[in-house]
Amino acid sequence: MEAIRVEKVSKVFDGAVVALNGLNLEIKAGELFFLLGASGCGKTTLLRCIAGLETPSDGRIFFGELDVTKLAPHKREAAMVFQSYALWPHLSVSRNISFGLEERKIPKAEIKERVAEALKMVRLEGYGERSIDQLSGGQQQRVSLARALVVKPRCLLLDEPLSNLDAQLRIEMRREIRSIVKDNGLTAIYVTHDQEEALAMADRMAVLAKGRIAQIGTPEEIYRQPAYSHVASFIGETNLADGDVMEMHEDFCFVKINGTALVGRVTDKNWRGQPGEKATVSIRPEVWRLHKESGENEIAGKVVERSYLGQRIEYFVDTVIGRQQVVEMNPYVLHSVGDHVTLHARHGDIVIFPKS
Ligand SMILES: Nc1ncnc2c1ncn2[C@@H]1O[C@H](COP(=O)(O)OP(=O)(O)OP(=O)(O)O)[C@@H](O)[C@H]1O
Repeated sequence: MEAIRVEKVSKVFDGAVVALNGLNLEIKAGELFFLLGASGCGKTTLLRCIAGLETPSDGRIFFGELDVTKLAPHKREAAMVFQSYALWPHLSVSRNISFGLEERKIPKAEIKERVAEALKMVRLEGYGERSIDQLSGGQQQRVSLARALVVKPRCLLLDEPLSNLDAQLRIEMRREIRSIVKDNGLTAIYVTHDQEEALAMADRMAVLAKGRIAQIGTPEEIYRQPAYSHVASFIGETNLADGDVMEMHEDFCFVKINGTALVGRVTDKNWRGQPGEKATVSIRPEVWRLHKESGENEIAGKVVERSYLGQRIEYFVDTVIGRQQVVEMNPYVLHSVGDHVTLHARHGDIVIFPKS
């Protein structure tokens, strides 16, 4: 178990494409850490720099106190698990797992012991002699995890490991991978496009933008206290609207949008918005209520679309601040298209940022 520290790492491809731009990051020992962000923001490049498959153009990477920036990949003892399992279909499960150890000239008896241990870790005891093509997709992904774990890595790097699996299996494997990482005290970095996967599994996560960290925090912090509008809209769904600052208080603020005043929390502690300054308001669909609760943030609207989704109902409501997506769980009253409604939201649930 090792902490990982990335210090001012940049990576420029072909002298022109800036994939990483002076990025700093500290991952704690034993943490399951997620990297998220729009396509091209640098997630895979960062993971590959940590693995040693790319060399940073600038900056340093540490595993614990060891500077690994110039260390060859196999000397870093970082194991990587890919989206494509990269298994040999004609070889047995055991051979697939033991291959890396055979290459390292580990004695046969020890290999046998370590393969058995790795199979146990991924709950595939008794599958050693099967060939890969006799396994399900989820079992194959567990073999690729076992192959990574058998070398006793200092850290585990996962690049979209579940994206080839069907939806149900993906959800089951989330728990499996998390418990494998936690039970074995591994430090793991996980890249995904699936924000729900990240919210469900991560100890902490970072949202990257343009080769830097935009925000870092626990899933709850990132979802409930996004510091920028692009983080709010990237993780989960949200209604964004632009307006002008009316009044700024210690950690909340009033904003006027098309003549309507809204009050919400300010998550960027460094922002002291001046009256008249442009601001963006973010309201999650589940934050809007269709019944009166606190009297704060009331807006009249008209239902223009409704989808009944079993456990929840989703509306689109036209209001003076724009079309709002509204989600209600277990609704008390069902509204129809054309109904006039009033939306309500508590000020603690609305987030306000400086307009970017
Ligand atoms: N080998 C390479 N040569 C040139 N440019 C590259 C190379 N690898 C990545 N890039 C560029 O670097 C930037 C970051 O790419 P990277 O693959 O790290 O992004 P990503 O966040 O993982 O994207 P995705 O979510 O689409 O996988 C992109 O602009 C990409 O085109």
